[in-house]
Amino acid sequence: MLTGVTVRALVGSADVAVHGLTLDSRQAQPGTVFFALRGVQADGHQFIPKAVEQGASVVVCEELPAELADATTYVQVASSAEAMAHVAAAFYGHPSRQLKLVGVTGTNGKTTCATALHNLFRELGYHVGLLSTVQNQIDEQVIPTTHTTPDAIRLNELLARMVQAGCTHAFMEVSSHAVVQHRTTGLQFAGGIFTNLTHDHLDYHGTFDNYLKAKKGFFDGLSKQAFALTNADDKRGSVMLQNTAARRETYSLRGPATFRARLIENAVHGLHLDIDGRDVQFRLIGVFNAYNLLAVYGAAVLLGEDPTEVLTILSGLTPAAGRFETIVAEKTRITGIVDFAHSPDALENVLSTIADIRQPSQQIITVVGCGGNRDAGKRPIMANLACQGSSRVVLTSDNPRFEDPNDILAQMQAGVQPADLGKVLTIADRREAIKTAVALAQPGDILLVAGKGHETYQDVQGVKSDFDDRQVLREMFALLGK
Ligand SMILES: CC(=O)N[C@H]1[C@@H](OP(=O)(O)OP(=O)(O)OC[C@H]2O[C@@H](n3ccc(=O)[nH]c3=O)[C@H](O)[C@@H]2O)O[C@H](CO)[C@@H](O)[C@@H]1O[C@H](C)C(=O)N[C@@H](C)C(=O)N[C@H](CCC(=O)O)C(=O)O
Ligand SMILES: Nc1ncnc2c1ncn2[C@@H]1O[C@H](COP(=O)(O)OP(=O)(O)OP(=O)(O)O)[C@@H](O)[C@H]1O
Ligand SMILES: N[C@H](CCC[C@H](N)C(=O)O)C(=O)O
Ligand SMILES: [Mg+2]
Repeated sequence: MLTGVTVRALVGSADVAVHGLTLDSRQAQPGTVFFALRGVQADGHQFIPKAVEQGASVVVCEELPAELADATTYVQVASSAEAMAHVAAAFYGHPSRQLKLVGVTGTNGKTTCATALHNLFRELGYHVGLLSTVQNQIDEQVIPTTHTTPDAIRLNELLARMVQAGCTHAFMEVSSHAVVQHRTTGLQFAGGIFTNLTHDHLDYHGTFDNYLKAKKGFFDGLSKQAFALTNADDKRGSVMLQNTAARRETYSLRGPATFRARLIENAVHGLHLDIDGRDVQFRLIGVFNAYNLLAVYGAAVLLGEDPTEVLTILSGLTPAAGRFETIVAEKTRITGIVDFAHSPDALENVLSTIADIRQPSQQIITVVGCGGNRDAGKRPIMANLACQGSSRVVLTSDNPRFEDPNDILAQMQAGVQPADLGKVLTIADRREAIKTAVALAQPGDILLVAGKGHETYQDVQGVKSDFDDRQVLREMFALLGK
């Protein structure tokens, strides 16, 4: 199980029967391996005594504790997180080697692409796994998720379940946190896709350059048997593949690339594109989705699928939950749009898409907030973008987590230009904010509720209460007789 791991010291027997792995001392028990990880909040090394007390058979750590228990095996490694990924892959029988596993990375579009690939390959007749922000899936079986990319133990366990269920393919999101924390280390990928890189997660990575390096780290780790498919139109598209051993492939809407598309029309009923000389109508809306569709098409072709068959299926695909999901009020025909835009680029794209498809008589009203304990730099920018793209804006809470919602809102308000102050309302209670926006909307208007998309909860002080933008929007349309 330690193959691929740089072992610095081994104390105790190497011949231990192990039937479980954990990164949480509270889950440790006889027969388990406990990995002491250095985290953001705490250092897992401080929980080694607790794990041993609970009976952990093996402890994997970067520093040996001062007191060693006789019955426990200690493995000192250079990086506990990296070791955990290798051990997890081995423990679950290297499931990634038995799948065609494709990872999608980038600031925006990961869920959209991974979900579309899952649905496409299901329709092509395969058994398929999915690991995404919205949910994990084995064919149509839904397995709830807590992360965009699970930790290495859970990840390999899920991949093993996919293999057991007969899956031939799996599509997953690879977040920048996942790369830095070695959640995907030791996996064998058949391919990687890069969508785009814009402002997000600088709270965690510190600088944009570190964020870029994290994403690039995924491509640096691909093998030469894999493909690396990048967005040639993104400023960072080529740097992503600079040091990869994988086969380099590109997609573009603007210039030469392995996979090329030309935008014919971006309309309210969907996109009309020319892809590699084929004229295709899609149900997804917005130029950003032209990129997502092209990436998905390219990956499918690189996996050996027939281009015409792929495009036929893609043309019928609907968006992932909470991505440009529309809810139309019965009487007034107000169009509610619930979208997971929680970064400046996503918000700008969604608003410019709405601007492209709206009639001149339709006003755009936007409800938006920013998450707590996340990149604060996004807050003023997102508030300003909301103002630039809308006639009225209601600033509200997203998931405040452990921050004071009013502090977050004050930081958002700082981004509102004096000329726009008149169009902005600030209502911390998200339900009230949506209600107010619905009340403000005139028949036929467009009401964007951004930031939470598919989420069915609101996280306040670590407590997740039921909250679903789509449901609240429907409720308010009914309540206000819209
Ligand atoms: C910032 C971040 O990535 N945090 C992740 C990290 O937690 P942490 O570093 O805070 O852990 P910690 O609390 O300091 O504890 C350190 C270690 O001690 C252990 N511990 C702790 C207490 C105890 O009693 N015993 C014990 O053993 C913990 O299990 C942990 O291994 O490791 C944990 C275990 O894997 C993750 O659950 C946790 O995700 C938190 C919940 C999170 O919110 N992560 C977000 C930011 C995230 O990962 N997001 C990306 C997507 C971002 C995107 O949109 O692109 C994702 O992939 O989901
Ligand atoms: N290719 C794209 N370029 C820019 N914006 C996009 C793109 N695709 C989707 N978006 C916008 O970003 C939002 C999030 O999309 P999606 O959930 O697919 O991204 P993600 O990368 O999975 O996000 P997360 O990092 O939270 O997992 C969408 O609701 C939409 O507003
Ligand atoms: N995966 C992203 C999702 C953010 C969604 C937004 N609603 C928020 O809570 O900030 C994150 O964890 O940063
Ligand atoms: Mg996602």
